[in-house]
Amino acid sequence: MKLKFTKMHGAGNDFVVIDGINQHIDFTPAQWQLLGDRRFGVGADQILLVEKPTQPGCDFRYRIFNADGGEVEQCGNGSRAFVKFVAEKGLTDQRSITVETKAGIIAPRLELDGSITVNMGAPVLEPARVPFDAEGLQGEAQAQDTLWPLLLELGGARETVLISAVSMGNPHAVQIVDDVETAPVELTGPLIEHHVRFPNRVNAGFMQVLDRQHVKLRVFERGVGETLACGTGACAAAVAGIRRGVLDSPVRVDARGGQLSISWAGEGEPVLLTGPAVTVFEGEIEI
Ligand SMILES: N[C@@H](CCC[C@H](N)C(=O)O)C(=O)O
Repeated sequence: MKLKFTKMHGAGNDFVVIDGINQHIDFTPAQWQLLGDRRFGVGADQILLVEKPTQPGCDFRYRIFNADGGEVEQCGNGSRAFVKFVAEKGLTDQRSITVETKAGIIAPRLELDGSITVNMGAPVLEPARVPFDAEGLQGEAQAQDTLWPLLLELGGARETVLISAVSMGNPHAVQIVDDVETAPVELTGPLIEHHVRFPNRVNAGFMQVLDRQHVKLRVFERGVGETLACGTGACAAAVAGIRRGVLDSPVRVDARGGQLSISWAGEGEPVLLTGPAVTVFEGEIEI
């Protein structure tokens, strides 16, 4: 079939966005992978599929596929691209929409100045629901039992890093580092992603605290590798830093591809993610 798509990005985290309402889409993991492939396909960190909702009260269903072809629960930067896409394609005339995802309902809003804020819902901090296997580990009291020692095996060497386990619908392991530029993201990112204590794998965040409302962040994403920005990763990092007592809301997050802003009022409250979404080009591919 000839597939129509739109290439978009949010702070450099890039997407192939597909209208699955006016096109019949039933792809295999290999086809999702091909769309994400930067040499043989279009190229993207994630492929986002817009569908009709299955739940009452929702405007759309939002499905997310990582570049490795796997379907995942949530994507923060993608949700901003999503609301811009449905507006630009005339699929809705509402600026605030309610969107069904694998991880629950989110509410993105397209502001008149073009910025987008998304209510990402409340973070999940109970280890079993991240999911993170904390069995037999001693948590640190300062983060109310969500700061954990994670043992990494690097060849013959062993190293323990302290991580916060946070779910924003998708799982994140956030650690604080002295300098994100020299942090071993490429080396330890894959070890954390596939760590046995994360049964669904995990996104690995490396955060440098600049001041109480400003951090730098790099994320080695599950199913992709390092991306230029990760929206849910930024939410998880801000939540982890606030719970550890080193950050205050709102937090400005500098990623390699741009800036995001995160607000969180604390336990049980939703996380608000603000940032850009940009349309790059429209295309068609035989698939
Ligand atoms: N880039 C995303 C996260 C996409 C999904 C992630 N790789 C996962 O597997 O959970 C974001 O902006 O949140």
